[in-house]
Amino acid sequence: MDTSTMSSSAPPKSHNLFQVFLRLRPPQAGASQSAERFLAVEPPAKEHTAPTHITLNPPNDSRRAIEKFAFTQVFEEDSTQLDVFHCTGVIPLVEGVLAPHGGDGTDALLATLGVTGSGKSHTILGSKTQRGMTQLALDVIFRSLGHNLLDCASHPYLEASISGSDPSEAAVCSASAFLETVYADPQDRPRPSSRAPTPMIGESTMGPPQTPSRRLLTRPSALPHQPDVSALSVPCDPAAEYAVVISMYEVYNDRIFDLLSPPVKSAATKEYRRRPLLFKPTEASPDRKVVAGLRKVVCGSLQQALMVLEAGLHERRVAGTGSNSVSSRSHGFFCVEVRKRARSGRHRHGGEGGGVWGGSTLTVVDLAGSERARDAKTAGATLAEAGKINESLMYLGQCLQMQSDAANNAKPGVVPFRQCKLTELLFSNSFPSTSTSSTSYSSSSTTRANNNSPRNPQKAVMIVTADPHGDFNATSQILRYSALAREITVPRIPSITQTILAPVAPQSMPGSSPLSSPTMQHSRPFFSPSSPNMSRTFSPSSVASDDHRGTMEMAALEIARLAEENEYLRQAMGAEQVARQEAQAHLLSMEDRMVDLEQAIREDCVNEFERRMEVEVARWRAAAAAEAERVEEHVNAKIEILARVFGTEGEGGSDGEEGEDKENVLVEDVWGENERLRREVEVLRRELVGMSPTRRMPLRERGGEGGEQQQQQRGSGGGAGGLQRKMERLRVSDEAAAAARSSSGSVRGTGSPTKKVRKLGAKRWDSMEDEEMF
Ligand SMILES: Nc1ncnc2c1ncn2[C@@H]1O[C@H](COP(=O)(O)OP(=O)(O)OP(=O)(O)O)[C@@H](O)[C@H]1O
Repeated sequence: MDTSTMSSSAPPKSHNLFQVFLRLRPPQAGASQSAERFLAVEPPAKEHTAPTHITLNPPNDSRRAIEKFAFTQVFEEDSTQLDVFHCTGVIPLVEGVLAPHGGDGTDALLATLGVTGSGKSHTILGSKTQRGMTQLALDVIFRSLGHNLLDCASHPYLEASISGSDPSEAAVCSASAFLETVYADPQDRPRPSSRAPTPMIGESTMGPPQTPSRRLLTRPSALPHQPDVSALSVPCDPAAEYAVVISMYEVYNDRIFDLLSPPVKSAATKEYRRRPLLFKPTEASPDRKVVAGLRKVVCGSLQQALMVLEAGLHERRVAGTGSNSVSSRSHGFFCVEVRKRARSGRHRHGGEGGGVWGGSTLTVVDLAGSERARDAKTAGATLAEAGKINESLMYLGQCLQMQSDAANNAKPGVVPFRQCKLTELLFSNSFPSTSTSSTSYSSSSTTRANNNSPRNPQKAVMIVTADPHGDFNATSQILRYSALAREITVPRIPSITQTILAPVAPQSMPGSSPLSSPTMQHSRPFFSPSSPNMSRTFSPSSVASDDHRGTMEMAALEIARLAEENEYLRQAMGAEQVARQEAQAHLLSMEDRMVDLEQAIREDCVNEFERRMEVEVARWRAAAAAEAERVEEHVNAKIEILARVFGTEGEGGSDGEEGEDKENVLVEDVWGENERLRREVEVLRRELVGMSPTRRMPLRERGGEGGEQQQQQRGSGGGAGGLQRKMERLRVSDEAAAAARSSSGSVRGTGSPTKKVRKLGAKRWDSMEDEEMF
């Protein structure tokens, strides 16, 4: 590609929030290109200008629509890093950040978007031999600042001054202090790639790990110097002095992680993990969200900045997938804050001045690639990551579509950038703000400077990368939501109408070659063109013909186009209906399966419950039997004692009144004891039966209520029966004793103890015989 030509063509002015460029990836050196090329670059409309349109031809499917996309500029496979650097307008972005003409400047955003393996990281971060946009931009920034740049070595108060003015609760440190904690001395160990496979979180190279060999990175011995931009510099404000502050973070699974802070040991898991950070307004920045709590490094030279970048990239999550051996699994953010304040003589020699720090930020973003799980052959955590990546990119696509529509007033609306962290971070600075610049703070205190100038919306450049031989569907999807304009051409069978009207050519997008018959063009309302001369609608007035026949022909053409579109939509709808029916059938079968599963789980639960219930019932029965036995023994023992007492009295012929009272007391005791035991057994029986009210009947059926009652009667009732037998024996022995007493003539009047006992005993035991004891 001719660089001089490219660089001379400045990107066209647009109202879009992003300038969108497309870069095509060359085939890998030595790799056989088996896949068909599906992407063609349209020749530019004017001579000596860069191409802006591409056509996507679906491979092996003549029925699918041919799509055409418009971009700010298209870079073909032979474009170099320097071509891209010049033509994407990175220099104007840097100039906006340095603000050479006073003021705080304008924030800038440079991002890459594309399918995995399409060359995003190569473009933005470079490779082992080539520098990327980030390194080139840093080179230009440091070269341009020259002597106006302050560094911590010669200005000891600089770190504290910047820290005091930082709105994001950041931990600010000098580059030399940071690099000491990260890199080992340069030894003869080989240099690790900055895009190494994902380090285990617990094995981070930064922070306080256990062994130094794990902790420290090898200091890179050489960094790429190509392409060379030593001839390039942009002006800076001669009345100001600057400081460059670098921070890096990644958005992984919709959470923000600092790439420059060491992981902390979790108290629960004892693993080293990086804490997620919040994107929020802070006390010092109430009207603007910032990533709070980042580590920020003040860099005094390009070399220091590049080393910090390498260290941060080493912490970034990458993994090997079927599509790319070092695929980025997170969205990486590299922020270069260019702090600026009025030059003051007092702090020239290391003293602290009272100027107000302002400035702007250049944010470079390497987005993770969208991918299809089937092609990427991912599984487990990597597959889940891919889901999150695709979801965030889908939200980004919605925002890009909305911004495109809003810019063209086709469908003015709010860009829905708050749907995920990625879009919030990319878009929150995109809109004009009436609030004051959030980066203006007093260096001597943390109170906010009274700066009432509104903050400029950021300038943003998106470089979309694509592999013309890669995944057609994934590429088409990315292009659909990132392109500035889109046009669809539907293949069709030539009709009589078309044949008659063949001489009337349809209007097409500028820069496009005339589309050959039998095709018809129509546009879809996804995007609006970025410039008025890219109108895609067919308007009879655009024909500008007074001729009635001409008007009729245009009308017929429009009718034919609409009929064609109808046909296309009908087919698409048919396909959608089939897909919907399949999905419904699948849903129904899944519902059936769930019902079966639920039934099986319920049955398992019931079986398990019954099994446990049986164990419990057996346990309670055994306990009840043991208790009944114990009661019987106890009663037997009491009766034995009683019998012995009566026997002794009978033998000794004891005096009547006292003996009668004792007997009555003992009988009362036995009766009371019997009552108590009966109640106890009753309680036990209720507990046993009441263990599961819901299962009572089946248990009775299984275990047998009768069986249970029999058991209880054998236990408790048996005890009572035994008691009755003992009482009978007692009665007999009483009678014998009475007979003995009467025969010995010692009976006294009507108050005979034998009569009393018999009377009481007969009454109680008779009434008891009628009762069902248990
Ligand atoms: N323009 C290019 N010139 C030379 N090589 C390239 C170019 N673009 C990409 N490559 C090579 O293609 C491979 C994949 O590129 P890269 O890692 O940049 O893809 P990616 O889009 O960042 O992928 P992912 O999203 O998975 O991280 C790398 O080996 C890279 O060097």
